[in-house]
Amino acid sequence: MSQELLKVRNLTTRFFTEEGQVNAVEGVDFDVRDGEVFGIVGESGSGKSVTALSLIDLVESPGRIVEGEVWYRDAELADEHRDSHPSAVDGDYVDVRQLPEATRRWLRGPAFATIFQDPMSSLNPTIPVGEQIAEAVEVQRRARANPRRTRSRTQGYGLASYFVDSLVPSRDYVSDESHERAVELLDRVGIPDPEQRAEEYPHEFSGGMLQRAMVAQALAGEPDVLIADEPTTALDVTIQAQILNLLKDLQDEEGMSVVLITHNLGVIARMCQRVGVMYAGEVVERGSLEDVFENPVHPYTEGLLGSIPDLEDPAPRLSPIEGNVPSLLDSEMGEKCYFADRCPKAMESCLHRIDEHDAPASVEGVDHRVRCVLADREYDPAEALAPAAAPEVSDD
Ligand SMILES: Nc1ncnc2c1ncn2[C@@H]1O[C@H](COP(=O)(O)OP(=O)(O)OP(=O)(O)O)[C@@H](O)[C@H]1O
Ligand code: NI
Repeated sequence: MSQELLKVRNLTTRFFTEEGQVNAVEGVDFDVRDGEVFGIVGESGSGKSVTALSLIDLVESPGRIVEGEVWYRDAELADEHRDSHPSAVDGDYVDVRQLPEATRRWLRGPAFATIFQDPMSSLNPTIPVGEQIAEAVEVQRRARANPRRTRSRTQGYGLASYFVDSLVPSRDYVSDESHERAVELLDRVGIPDPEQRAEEYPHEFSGGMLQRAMVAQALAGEPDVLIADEPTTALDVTIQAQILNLLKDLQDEEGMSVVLITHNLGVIARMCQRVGVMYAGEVVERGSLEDVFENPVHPYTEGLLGSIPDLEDPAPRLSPIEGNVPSLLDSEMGEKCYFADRCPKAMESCLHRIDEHDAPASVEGVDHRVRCVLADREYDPAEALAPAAAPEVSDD
């Protein structure tokens, strides 16, 4: 079995808004293994994007990661920080959150890269596409040439973060080598006539081609983990399939791990080896695709999949579950299972906070974890809270 590349533990991110504290990501645990696609699925507002931003430390004010660890396997980085930051190192793993700011920034690119739904959030409309990718290559080159060891111990902010942070007039500093690499990357992501296309501006690209360009830009740093947040949602079905195939190929060939966020169950079924289901800021069920999709334990997962989960269906959508996604305002969340109000199997034991459990022995796969009392006990209609869901109780 492949090893964990990322181990996310108790990740907790909140927004401190005028309306109050929003518990967007609450005590989230999951692992991402070498060379796998890990899917995060859930309804709108369940905390998927904030989880992704938290992984790469890009949560913006009024949001803040208040707790948790993001363990990333990098033996070299672990050795570098073992003495200076002992609590941030565990074997070959470093807790990215405890590393110095400059190192964390440095990791964006060679360790973590992101692609989003909207390529224009990553590409500047006023600069030719090839040049932007070349710029990303150049930044990574310079960062690599300038060992982070010295940087992180001496200045706090090194040359690399200087280049990442400043809007350097790119023409002046992108080398021919980086430009060549950019053309190679455009070719790699399936853009025809890459040499020519490199000179064009984003508006001259179609939606699918732009998405490919964004993937090329993300690949510039040869990342270990690609975080893709709804990368194909805005595209039509054919283009969507092409981009997903591209991601799958890249993941196979480059051995990259991918964290894929989507609310399309078809995309999850097609792409992922393992999956985490999010609800109201929590991961309510996680495990292999088969465990979670074929033997779901959490009624929310069951609800999402509908009564007959069919992995062969090309585009199964989330089936609507009655009721609304709960408010994530701390003052309104209460101390019970967040799904209890909508849950057809809610019982009295659901009226307090539920920890993550192993799935029951009857359905247990490897590392199949569930945040539901049903992991530990059978559903008992006599204890049902939701009258509509309770079958008739006999008199005796
Ligand atoms: N800048 C912000 N300020 C306040 N609350 C925020 C902010 N960004 C996100 N949130 C809240 O965090 C929660 C989780 O949002 P998130 O964007 O992670 O959901 P999501 O699962 O990605 O949804 P979608 O499928 O619609 O993208 C939501 O309740 C949202 O309102
Ligand atoms: Ni989102």
